[in-house]
Amino acid sequence: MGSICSGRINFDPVERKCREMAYASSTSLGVRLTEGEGNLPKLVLTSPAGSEAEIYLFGGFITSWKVPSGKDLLFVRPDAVFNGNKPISGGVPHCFPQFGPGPIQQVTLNAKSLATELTVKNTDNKAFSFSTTLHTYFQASVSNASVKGLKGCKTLNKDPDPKNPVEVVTFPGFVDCAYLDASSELQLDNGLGDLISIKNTVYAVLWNPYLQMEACYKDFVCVENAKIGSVQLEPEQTWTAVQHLSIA
Ligand SMILES: O=P(O)(O)OC[C@H]1O[C@@H](O)[C@H](O)[C@@H](O)[C@@H]1O
Repeated sequence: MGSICSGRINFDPVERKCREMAYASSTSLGVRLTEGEGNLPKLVLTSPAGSEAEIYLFGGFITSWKVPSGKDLLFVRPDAVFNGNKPISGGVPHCFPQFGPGPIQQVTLNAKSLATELTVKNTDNKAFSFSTTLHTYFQASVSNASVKGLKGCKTLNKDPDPKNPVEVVTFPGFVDCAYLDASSELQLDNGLGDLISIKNTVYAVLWNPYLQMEACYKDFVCVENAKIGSVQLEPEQTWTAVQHLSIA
């Protein structure tokens, strides 16, 4: 379940199973179960190279990804609530709208990368469909941040609605825009000196709330990896989505 240079953990939404797997892996893989905000159980993955990731068992939220320099590339909003009921606003939440057939998420940490693999299996005896998003919040200096890889994409009618997205898309104010058929690799310049590659994008959503969140909008951008429109799964079929984040 891992190699010498990575920490990896699989978990499903059933917390008990996750705890068992975390304990089982703790000696060899740099996986530690600890108590996070709001006394919620949290896994800490570490790699020998010094990178670290924190994952709440509640919802599988990844709230921190520190690269070996110690810099955290993810952002958690100051108004995030850790009460085990409300989604945690920040990090890498995965939005999976329906209850029932549950997603399983696998997180793999290496020296300079963080990969998530979301698997959805239809365990029912009839077909069902869904949309899903990885709603990643990145630390950023919003006035200097930009995204490459969206040139020429069609956009959904959100805000702003560029008719023909340019090579380098910036965040000049309120931004909430979906880009269809984005290239499979986007490059985020977080404006803080880091170039982050986001691989396996299907559709991208860029979001910054600007003055709607005056206290924090300058410090993050969301670059989301989405499957908009439905995935149809027949009984027993599975669907897997992988997102690979890395720095040079
Ligand atoms: O649920 P959160 O983390 O507050 O994010 C909300 C935002 O999420 C974005 O994905 C949507 O495009 C926005 O329209 C929405 O406002």
